[in-house]
Parts: sequence; structure tokens; C-alpha cells
Amino acid sequence: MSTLYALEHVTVRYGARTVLSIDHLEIPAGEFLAVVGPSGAGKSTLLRLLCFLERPTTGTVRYDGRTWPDGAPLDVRREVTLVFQRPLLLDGTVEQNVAYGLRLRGEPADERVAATLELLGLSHLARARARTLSGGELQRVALGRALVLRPRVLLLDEPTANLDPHNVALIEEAIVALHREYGTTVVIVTHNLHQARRLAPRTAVLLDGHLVEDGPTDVLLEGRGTDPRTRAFVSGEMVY
Ligand SMILES: Nc1ncnc2c1ncn2[C@@H]1O[C@H](COP(=O)(O)OP(=O)(O)OP(=O)(O)O)[C@@H](O)[C@H]1O
Repeated sequence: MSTLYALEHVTVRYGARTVLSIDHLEIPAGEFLAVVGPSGAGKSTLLRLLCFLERPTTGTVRYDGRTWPDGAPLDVRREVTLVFQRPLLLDGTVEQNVAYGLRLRGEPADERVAATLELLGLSHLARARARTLSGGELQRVALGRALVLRPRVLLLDEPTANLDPHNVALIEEAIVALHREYGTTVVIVTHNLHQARRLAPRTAVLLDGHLVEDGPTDVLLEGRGTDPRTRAFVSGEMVY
């Protein structure tokens, strides 16, 4: 697999505080990577770097062999879609929400929107107002807005936090379907170690802004990681 992202000596600082510090991280094209770590570890910050919403304070984020010190151009930013932890939807119908990105890009929407709603079990809600939906339905609409674009990279920030098993299963199946069908590169931030195991062959562990370890998910999550902090984190012994 070719390298899609290469992070070298990356730091992100807010004032005097360094919230992220990654010496080296490569993400191959087509990979499904999980990022785990305690609250405040820098996981969302990493996702913002990967979708060019934020620039590193020092170091480089190379994408497809290129880097843009003044910000990535629109066509590159459009290859990468981030689904936020707390999604903001338009005050319209489910269908309008899912169609929005395609319309913005001037691409035909109807068939793709219908297929996406179907994939996410939302067809019967196509004309419902977004503001009338349950939390699980809202999360599925937010994911639908991303999936319909068939992005090259899908970044997910806790896409199933606080959802019931039915919604979790629908969301996971839709993500896996996109990944399989289009070879989409997926990076999922999750607090749910079982979810990382179900979905991602490789996991990166972030603690206190540092990439402590990355490797095969089953090895790390079975407590066989090489770093003692990884073992403490996955066994729930870590106090934070
Ligand atoms: N714009 C900002 N200005 C100042 N500090 C920030 C800013 N954004 C994030 N931080 C701080 O950076 C640290 C890392 O935040 P981040 O959201 O990346 O963590 P996280 O691992 O995603 O946490 P969680 O699991 O709770 O979402 C936190 O301590 C946060 O308070």
C-alpha cells in the first residue's frame, strides 16, 4: 500500500501548551486505522490536522507526497471528510442534509442520496425534519452526509458515542461497506476498544498528546503492547 499521510515531527501548541506531539506516523492509502486514548489525549486535534482544518505548529503533515504550508487547496480538502463528534445539521429534511455536499459541488444527488439513506436505514425518514430525529438517527444522517460524497478519506470522531447497539451496528456496517467498496482510507477515533477491534486492523494509542504506540489492534488490545502505558490504558488501570 502506498503512503497517504506521513506526519514528521509534528507538534500542535495552544499558547505554551503542547497538546499533540507525534514524531512519526504513516497512514497507508486504503487503511482502516483506529485512534484510542483518554479524554484530552489529542485525538480530535489529530483528526483536524488530517483534514487540514488545522496546521501543525511545527513539523509537516504530508498528504499524497505533498505538503501545503499555507493550507491545502479546495480540491484536496474535498477528498477528506470529517464527521464531527457533535454533528451540526441543517435545519431541513434528512434528504436535504444528505444531499447538501453534492449540491455544493454541483454533482447529481438523487440516486446517490437514495442509496445512502438506504444503506443507513433512513429511507423512511427522508422527508422528516432533522430537528425531529433521535440521537442515533442524527448520527446516521451526519454520517450519510459524509458517505454520500464517497470521500477518499473518511475521518470519524466518536461516531457511535452514546448510541444503542442497533444504531452502532448500522453505522459500523455502513462505514465498512464504504471502505470495502471504494478502498476509502478510514481513521476512527473511539473510546470503545471493542469497536476498534471489530473494525480496524491497526490502532494508534495517544496519551497526553503523544503517540505512545501503534500496531496490530488485537496485539495492543489484548494487553500485549510493548509500551507499559498501552497495557495500563487497555486494562483500565491507568488513572487520568
Ligand atoms: N482551540 C484550542 N485552544 C486551546 N486548547 C485546546 C484547543 N483545542 C483543544 N485544546 C486542548 O487540547 C487538548 C487535546 O484536545 P482534543 O480535543 O484533541 O482531545 P481528545 O483526545 O479528542 O479528547 P476527547 O476524547 O475528550 O474528545 C485538550 O486538553 C483540549 O483542552
